Amino acid sequence: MSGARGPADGPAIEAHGLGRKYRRGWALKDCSFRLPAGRICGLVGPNGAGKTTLLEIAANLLEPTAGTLRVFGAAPGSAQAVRRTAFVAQEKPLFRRFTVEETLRLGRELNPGWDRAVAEAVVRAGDVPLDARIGTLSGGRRTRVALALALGKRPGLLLLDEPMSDLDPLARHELTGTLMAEAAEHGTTVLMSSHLLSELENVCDYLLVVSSGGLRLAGDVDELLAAHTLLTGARTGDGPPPDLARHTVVESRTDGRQVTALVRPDGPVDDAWHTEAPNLEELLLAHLRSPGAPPLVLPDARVGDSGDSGDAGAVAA
Ligand SMILES: Nc1ncnc2c1ncn2[C@@H]1O[C@H](COP(=O)(O)OP(=O)(O)OP(=O)(O)O)[C@@H](O)[C@H]1O
Repeated sequence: MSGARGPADGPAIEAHGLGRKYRRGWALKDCSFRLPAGRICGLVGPNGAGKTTLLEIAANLLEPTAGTLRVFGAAPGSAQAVRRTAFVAQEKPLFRRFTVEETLRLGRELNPGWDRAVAEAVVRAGDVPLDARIGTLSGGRRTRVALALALGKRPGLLLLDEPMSDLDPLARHELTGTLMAEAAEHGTTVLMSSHLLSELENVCDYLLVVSSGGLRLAGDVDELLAAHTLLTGARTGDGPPPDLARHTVVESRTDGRQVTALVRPDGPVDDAWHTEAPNLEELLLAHLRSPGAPPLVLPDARVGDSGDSGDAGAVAA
């Protein structure tokens, strides 16, 4: 049976006040969000922001210190969630002495809903020899085998931790296409961390941005973009023009006499400004450069009342 679920089945992930603390502090803190089923979600944030921590909690590799996370309504460690979730970790922990063929056979034996055709197609597309031992493969080819194993499981939720970082551009393009086609065909929800901001634009329709363990942005990509405007104008005095203050300013930069700002407009923008819609990379870079900007969690990504930290409603501009 396929683990994929449709959007009508409720959220793929729901987190309430989720936190993970280490001796040196919180890796993830008070995270509340909902990832609707069937979305391809980019998980973005600087090094050490808490992305792997979040993915590992969802994959049942790590226990939260605070709060809860549910996968299709079930605890990550439950048989139901385990069957529906696949995780490709940064280190791709495959058995190095196994051949590719033996690895795929193991996938088949461990997963009742195994899709041999899709797993073999992913491996073949990269010209990976079936009789090669995993330990002799390049990092990129090991990634391909790990993705083949994950896709062969036909998961409802696919968790990917920087999956494409060691692939060459052609392989990245080809595997991204495969991933999206699989997700579209089977309604798979994908949550993938990535630092490749420009490539996320063509892949993701949903976004979670974390920084210093906290959630900064969450929601549908088009709605998040529509909530922001890029302003360019001439500096008139010592600071930016006064009417900027009525908007929520994510980032404001001055270069000579020119001011550029990314804002969440609160009402009409003064005609003195040149306005533009930001692209996804501009939106993300501004938020990464300004981790102190007010968070924005769109209604679709907010959790219900129970256990909610309560600030999601307050932060929506
Ligand atoms: N086992 C651990 N013991 C102590 N601290 C840890 C442990 N694992 C993670 N951390 C800390 O938790 C924070 C979040 O780490 P995490 O790996 O989740 O970040 P990340 O966003 O995935 O980073 P990157 O982009 O570099 O992969 C970091 O400050 C990290 O040092």
